Amino acid sequence: MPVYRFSPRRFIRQPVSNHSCALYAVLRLRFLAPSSGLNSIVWSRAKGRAEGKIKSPSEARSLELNEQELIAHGSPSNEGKTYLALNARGNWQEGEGILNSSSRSLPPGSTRKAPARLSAGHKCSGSDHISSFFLNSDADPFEAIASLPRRFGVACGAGFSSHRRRLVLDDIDCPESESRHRTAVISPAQCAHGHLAISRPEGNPNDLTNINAGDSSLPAPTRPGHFPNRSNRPRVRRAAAPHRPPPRASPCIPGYVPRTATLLRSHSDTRRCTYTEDRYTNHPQQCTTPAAAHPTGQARACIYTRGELTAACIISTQPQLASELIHLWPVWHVDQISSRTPAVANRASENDMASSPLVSAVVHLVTEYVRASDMAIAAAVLFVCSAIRNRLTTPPGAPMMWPVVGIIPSLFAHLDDIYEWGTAALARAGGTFPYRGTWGGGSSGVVTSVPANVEHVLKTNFGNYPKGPYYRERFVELLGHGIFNADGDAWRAQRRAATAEMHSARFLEFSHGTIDALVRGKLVPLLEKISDKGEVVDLQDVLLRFTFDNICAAAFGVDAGCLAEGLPDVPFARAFERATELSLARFVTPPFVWKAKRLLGVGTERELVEATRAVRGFAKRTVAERRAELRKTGTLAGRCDLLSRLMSSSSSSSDSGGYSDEFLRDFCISFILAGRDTSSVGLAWFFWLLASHPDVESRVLADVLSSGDGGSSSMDYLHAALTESMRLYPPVPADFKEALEDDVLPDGTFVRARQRVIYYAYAMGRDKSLWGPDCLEFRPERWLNGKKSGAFAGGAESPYKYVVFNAGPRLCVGKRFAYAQMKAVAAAVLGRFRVEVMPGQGKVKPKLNTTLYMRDGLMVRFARREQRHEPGHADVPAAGGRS
Ligand code: HEM
Repeated sequence: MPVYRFSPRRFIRQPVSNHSCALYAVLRLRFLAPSSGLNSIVWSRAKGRAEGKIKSPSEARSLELNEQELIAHGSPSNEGKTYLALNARGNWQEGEGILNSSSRSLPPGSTRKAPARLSAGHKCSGSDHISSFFLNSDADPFEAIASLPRRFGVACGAGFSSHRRRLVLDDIDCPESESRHRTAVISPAQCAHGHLAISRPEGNPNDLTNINAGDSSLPAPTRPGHFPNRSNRPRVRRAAAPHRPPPRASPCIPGYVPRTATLLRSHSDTRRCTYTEDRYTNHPQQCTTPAAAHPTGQARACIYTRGELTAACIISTQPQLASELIHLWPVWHVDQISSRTPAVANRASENDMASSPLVSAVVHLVTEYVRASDMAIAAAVLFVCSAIRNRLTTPPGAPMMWPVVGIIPSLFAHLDDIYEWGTAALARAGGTFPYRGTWGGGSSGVVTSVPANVEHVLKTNFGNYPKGPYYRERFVELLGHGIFNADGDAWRAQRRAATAEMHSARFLEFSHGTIDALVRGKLVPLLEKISDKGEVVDLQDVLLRFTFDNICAAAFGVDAGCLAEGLPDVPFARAFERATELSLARFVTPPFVWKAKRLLGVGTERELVEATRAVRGFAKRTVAERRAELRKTGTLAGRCDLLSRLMSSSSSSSDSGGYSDEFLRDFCISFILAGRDTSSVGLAWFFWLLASHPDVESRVLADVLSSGDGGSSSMDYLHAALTESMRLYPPVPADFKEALEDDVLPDGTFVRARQRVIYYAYAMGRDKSLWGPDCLEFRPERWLNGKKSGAFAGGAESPYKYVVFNAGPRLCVGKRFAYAQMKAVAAAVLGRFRVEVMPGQGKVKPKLNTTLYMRDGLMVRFARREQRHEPGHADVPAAGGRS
């Protein structure tokens, strides 16, 4: 028995693999194959004629036939080739459309209108079984099966795609001839114009040679219309089912390998059919649900459902039996059988569930509309359109915005040098370019390095550019509603409190004290030990520990203990770092991913919850303890840290209820986040630059040594060197604000509401137009006022050109504090040690982060200076009054 596998997509895939070029394959399939490679007869309903080319190895002929001729025509070159058609009454009529030497005349009553349906019949070598047929869009496959002539013993292998209007039966495994046959295609273009084509692929001329409807060995139908036609046959309706006897189930017939193409019918009203591939093999358990069997047991009918489709097939080794079964069990019973057969009924109900509009739309889309070639074409078109649009709408030199993934591929391609790449792209694009993240990622906006734009965002139109919900929702677990994460009144209240406290003489004195104590009491002794042992350490790590301890002391008045003997692992510091990292990871993760993870409490989101719990737990305990101390002693006068200052100021304020514990917690955590790594990272780059600029180092050293009054000297050159170092390596390399409403930037760039404006401090510091042709040089002198014998003149620079500390109303509150820290550490270290950057580290590279960490740290050795330079008197110089 012939075995069929019906898989149109294989027809597509094959050339793809052959040519390994999807686009080429698509073009070839779509445009070349039908015209150059197929034999076809096309019936035009409009013209009432059939036209076509018959190609055979020996001859190529064009034919123009009317129906009569089409049916009666004999072509020696096509001898033995048979095409079958359904007649106008809907019956399959043997001898219709025959193109063979026998030139059969029209059967009686065959003067008809154009055939409503055509079919192509093929048979395997040596067999007289018609193995496949095709239907046009009007054909109801179930009716068609029922109307098959008796001698078409096996009625399997039909398919129809309503969308493409193309029928393909591919790869018939024929056990009798042990060959594979490729069969016909009805090309979409022809069908779309109301034509039906019967065709076959070129290259397999032998496929059809044995088809011969006029084969005398086949029993001829007794009379036309021998099989039930539309008028005398029951319609395919559920209502008709009760007249029919219930089908008898039978086990699968052993020996069958029903890898059949099957007829399918949609449950929906559109009489849409599609194909499926029956994967059921010889295994009885996997057999399709038996729906009916011939009394002899030698033929059976099966139905099964898949998705919204019901499939039916009739299988028999003996055509006669199969044909009889067709009449015993008309296919219109399928619906009824489905409801009576439990297995099928269950599947049907599953299908009902699955056939929600969305699911069925997806199923429909995938099965009917999506092909590899379509995808290839779509991708190619999308790409080309996107490239054109990109070129038309973005400044020349701006990075490519890819379809779907936006700027992401470009970012990935430049992960290693992302800051340099961004700088170059901005320079090429004239200072501003638009960007877009992945679809569904919600990130889009513009990147700019134009000071006028920055000023507009940070000051002129400040009200339109808050931190925004995009930022807030990513940091809310860690920061709550702290100053760093707040907008509007909440931000204003904290800003007022922070400015008042941090700029108070008392806090300044306290902070200098804590810095000095930390430098002299912990940092210097630690470095001395390291130096004595000749150890190599990661300077960036040491500095991070320093600033973490320092900011904890300033904000909470507690010693975090990071610089303690042996550089221990401090859980609070570790948790803080982890919580920051994981919150930042949300910026580069599609929201639906991290939100789903958060909902389920899995992966990084679970880690984030644990880390923030540790951080917030620490803050909560500290605030509670301080509150208890205040209650107990009635005053916190002895303490000058921010927490104590805020707590006592609010408790003494009569008109306000004071700051809540939550406010205080959020406030302090924000401060730690803001100040824990920025200064240390700035210092690390500074030391690295000094190592390669000995002239600057000696001038800094001279400045430190000359500051000999223990505090009044401002150490202008050191101040300028630090400023210059942060110009080239800004600790916060880029920052952004989110537009509330549509806006136009001063350079004419349009910003849509909810888009972000990223201002790129890293690129701005390296912009020739802002800093001159030597912008890449480390030259602290550019910050000094020559006329005033080297005094720091940085204040003359526009803060919107040097946005290292932000600018406008949200200028960094800790700027003075940061300079104080940095200058104290730089002076103390440089006064005592030569910092030798270890060779072999390669190029020190920045890490992709919101803070410009060195990716692999900075490995150094400390060598004591031969003549120890103690700056000033006994004190480490205090930071001068520059800001
Ligand atoms: C070299 C060191 C530092 C640099 C480069 C720096 C830079 C910045 C930048 C760029 C911002 C704006 C952030 C934004 O709005 O998104 C900022 C804000 C802030 N910084 Fe700093 N910072 C440094 C050190 C510090 C220190 C040590 C502290 C704390 C003592 C601190 C406290 C703050 C606070 C509280 C804000 C929020 C201000 C607001 O939103 O109103 N910063 N800083």
